[in-house]
Amino acid sequence: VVNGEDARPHSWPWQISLQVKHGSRFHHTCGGTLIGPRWVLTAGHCIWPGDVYRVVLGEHDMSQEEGTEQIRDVLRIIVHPNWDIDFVAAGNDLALLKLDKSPIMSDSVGVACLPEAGEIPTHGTPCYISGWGNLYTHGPMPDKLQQALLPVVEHSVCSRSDWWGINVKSTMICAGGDVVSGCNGDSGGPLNCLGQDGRWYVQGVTSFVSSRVCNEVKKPTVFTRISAFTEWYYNNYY
Ligand SMILES: CC(C)C[C@H](NC(=O)C(F)(F)F)C(=O)N[C@@H](C)C(=O)Nc1ccc(C(F)(F)F)cc1
Repeated sequence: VVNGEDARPHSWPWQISLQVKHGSRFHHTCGGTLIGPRWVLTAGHCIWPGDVYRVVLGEHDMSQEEGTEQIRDVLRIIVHPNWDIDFVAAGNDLALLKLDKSPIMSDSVGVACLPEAGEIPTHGTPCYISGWGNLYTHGPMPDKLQQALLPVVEHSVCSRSDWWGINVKSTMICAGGDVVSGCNGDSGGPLNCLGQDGRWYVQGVTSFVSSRVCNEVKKPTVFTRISAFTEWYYNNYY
């Protein structure tokens, strides 16, 4: 997250760290959202065939053992059938991970609220991105979970030719801009938006930023719009 701040610990209790095994060690590769006791939603581009993953829940500071962390193995991975790394602009950048067993729910670990099918966050809805992604392009990863208030950019603006043009689809949400943005390593994490009922809903899954600079002018962070995929994840999660 570029130009964000340390999140208050565990204020986004559905935020997980997806970690990939390299040699004998695991390291953070993507964010994700706990959407059910044994199910995590992340980005399709986070998954590489043959890699071994684990999920860390209740994490805040990656450099400390805080006693709230819970580690789970990934039993099954379901990447959206229409996700294709060679056609990022087509969208469908989602994957479902089934955990070996449910984490213990607590103040630090909880299931996210998801939007109704088809719900579009209105312009001006406060939405926070959260993640352990780079603090700036080619910059370091933070130890503590970061967050930033990203203004939602409506599709009519985001799809202008000098913005994302035809690369942004109606199954995506644009948010942020040239000051605050997501950055590499935030992939798969949540876009947390305030609902009318005063609860926070996860409306997006962090998908892409400019390949030149994370917080590029007229290239807001692009999220997969979860409300466009309710059918898919309900059919797959059982
Ligand atoms: C691996 C990528 C598919 C996703 C990767 N995502 C991220 O770094 C994050 F954290 F913002 F989600 C990214 O944006 N990486 C940059 C370096 C990139 O490739 N961006 C990018 C790729 C394709 C397009 C498109 F859709 F226009 F083709 C736009 C941006």
